[in-house]
Amino acid sequence: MGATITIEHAVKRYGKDTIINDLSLEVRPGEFFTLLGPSGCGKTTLLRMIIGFNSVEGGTFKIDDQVINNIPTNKRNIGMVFQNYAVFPHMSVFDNVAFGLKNRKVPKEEIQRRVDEILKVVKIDHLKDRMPAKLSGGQQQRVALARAIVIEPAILLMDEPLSNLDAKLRVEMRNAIKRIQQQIGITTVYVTHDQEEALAVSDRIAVMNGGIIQQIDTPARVYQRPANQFVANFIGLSNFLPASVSRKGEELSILFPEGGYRVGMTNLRPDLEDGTQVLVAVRPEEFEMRSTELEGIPAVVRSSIFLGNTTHYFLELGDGSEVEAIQDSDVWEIIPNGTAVRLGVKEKKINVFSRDGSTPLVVREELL
Ligand SMILES: Nc1ncnc2c1ncn2[C@@H]1O[C@H](COP(=O)(O)OP(=O)(O)OP(=O)(O)O)[C@@H](O)[C@H]1O
Repeated sequence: MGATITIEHAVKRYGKDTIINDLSLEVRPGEFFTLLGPSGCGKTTLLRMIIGFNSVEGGTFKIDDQVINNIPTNKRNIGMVFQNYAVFPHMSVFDNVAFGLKNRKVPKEEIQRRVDEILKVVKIDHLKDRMPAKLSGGQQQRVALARAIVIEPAILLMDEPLSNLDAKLRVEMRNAIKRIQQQIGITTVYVTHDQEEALAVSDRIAVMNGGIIQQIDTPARVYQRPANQFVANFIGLSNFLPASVSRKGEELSILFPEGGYRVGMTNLRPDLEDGTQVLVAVRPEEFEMRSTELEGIPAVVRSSIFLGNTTHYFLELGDGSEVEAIQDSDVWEIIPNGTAVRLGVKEKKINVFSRDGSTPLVVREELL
């Protein structure tokens, strides 16, 4: 089982610029924990603070119970895989992977055994005598991964390890990384700006923006119950519609101004007052396109894309704004451009925020 990483009140400054201010999180033993956020939000900076490549201007970094702020990188027992592989071009696959063990003066027979074993785990044992120039990108990344984990670190850090690979190989390698991580049970912190990759591999995801953690949660919760408008829009796609809360006694509903469409809600915060202005986040698959006799937000189909199983519709609302709806293709014939429809919403799935998008107003049920 891997180690626990605890970060308390971390601060990072480059000169006068504060990149991270008061960031705290805990990564559990054996967990696959992903830092996800747009370019420049501070993911790499935080990872480099964990390993000791960056100075720390405030706060405490701990591995299990040990404060590591002042422990040199090579004494932190952390393995790292970088975006650009960083394999040694003049060494064979075997020698690349054996490098860290030789440095640690591990006996020769043990090096042989451990390298052979790890090459089998990452499925490149048949390539052990090859030089890196004769390997594909995915194979080189496997060498980098094997080299990081062969020293049996307590923690594995990965910074965008798949970003140099083509789309198909990325999917193949992310599955391989997930499998290997589970097999060896090492606590892993993974940096990516690719939300699909984060959803696919992580036990938990920390969504970051501007050096601030927006939400730490399982992939399902981050997708289904985003903590604010930023997360709702960064993970997957959401349409945002202004609306208001309508209260009759204990019963709460959401009232969309257009078409007077009212949706009864059973999971809104019970203290909400009648007339509270809100922002409703509706994912494209959470719309139901209906005929105009039925209840819903009035909309007109402007264009559509048939994708086999589903059809994507782009619709214009009364105020001129555009929304996207995804429908199962077998429910409807493709609806022609110009058709007037009503948009219903799936009330259990949609999210409701304060009008400024900062505060969730849906009570988060246990999803799993
Ligand atoms: N050595 C440095 N000196 C000054 N500013 C830096 C330095 N390294 C990073 N920064 C700044 O810190 C901020 C965070 O950078 P960081 O590399 O951590 O972002 P990131 O989220 O990893 O982005 P990306 O996905 O593009 O790698 C950026 O605004 C960047 O310009």
